[in-house]
Amino acid sequence: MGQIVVVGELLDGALSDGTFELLTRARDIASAAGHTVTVVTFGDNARDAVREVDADDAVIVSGPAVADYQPETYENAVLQIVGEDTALVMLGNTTMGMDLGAAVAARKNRPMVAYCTDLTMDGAVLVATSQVYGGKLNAEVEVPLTGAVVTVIPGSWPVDSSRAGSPAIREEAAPSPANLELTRVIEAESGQDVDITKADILVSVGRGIEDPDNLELADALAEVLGGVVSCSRPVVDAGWLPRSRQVGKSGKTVKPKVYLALGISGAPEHLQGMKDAELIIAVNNDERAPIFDVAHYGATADILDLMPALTEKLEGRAG
Ligand SMILES: Cc1cc2nc3c(=O)[nH]c(=O)nc-3n(C[C@H](O)[C@H](O)[C@H](O)COP(=O)(O)OP(=O)(O)OC[C@H]3O[C@@H](n4cnc5c(N)ncnc54)[C@H](O)[C@@H]3O)c2cc1C
Repeated sequence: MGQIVVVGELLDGALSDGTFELLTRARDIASAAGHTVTVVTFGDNARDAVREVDADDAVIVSGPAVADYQPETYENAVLQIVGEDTALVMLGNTTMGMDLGAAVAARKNRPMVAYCTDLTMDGAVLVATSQVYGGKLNAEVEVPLTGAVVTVIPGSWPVDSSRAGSPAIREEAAPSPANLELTRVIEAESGQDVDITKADILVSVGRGIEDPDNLELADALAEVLGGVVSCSRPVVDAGWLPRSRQVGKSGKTVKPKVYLALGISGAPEHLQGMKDAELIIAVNNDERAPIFDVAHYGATADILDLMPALTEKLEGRAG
């Protein structure tokens, strides 16, 4: 019997949804392959977060050295836990997970599969579906259960909050800080903003919004629809909306009931984050925009005209 190690991430003191996704799939693989599940988390306040997760063991790496993510310190901590009996190491395909996963795989001389969107057991073989070429192709690869590392894109599976357990918790002191001097800490984005992954209706705006002042048109439409405003990356890069609203490869993966893509061209990096929405409605003034290839309904129109007209119409209906 071996162990599957899940590296958990905390967000405002709670495990991230992505960690719960990993734990659910880790348990499925562990049951099929006869392994146990160990979750590893960092920070002094992690005990409450792991108390009832569906894992056999929970290791909390504590101490000031792990208060903020530091590649070498975290890497050494995970390497203390990953042993010869480790069948699989699972991390989120997040900023931290991609960095840490690659380092652990290299140090242990084990294979790594990144950008996974699925992991299934085919008999005794674990098969990973991994996005390549920016999400244009899916590759299916067999993952040896002899210590391979996988990183999974958050949002790939539903979060099953019904699963609970009572893991044996042990604390480990963080290994001595790496011989590096911390010169700058980038503060984690506040979790106070709305969570776009939980919204049923997303009014998503792209560069076609043209000016930050026009965002109020999207806000008004979202309000009357009972939805939330999200966006493509250029809108975030311009500083018009926070990164927490970004959909796509370097943003969030969303699967709302309705995704309204307004003035978004449909670049592969954007599609990666929203192509599995239940209903995609695209509006663009360019009839050849690639977003129309994935949209269930589309209209060629100027969004700056359409948004206020639609809001007015819907307000009239609501009244
Ligand atoms: C490593 C990497 C990661 C990336 N990650 C992401 C990511 O997570 N999310 C993401 O979105 N992008 C991401 N990108 C960027 C991506 O490649 C595209 O550049 C981006 O998605 C384009 O955003 P857009 O569609 O808003 O802008 P554009 O491609 O400029 O499209 C704007 C669209 O608006 C239309 N338009 C303009 N004015 C109007 C109007 N008045 N009415 C109607 N339509 C109008 C235009 O016809 C056009 O189709 C990433 C890129 C890289 C290299």
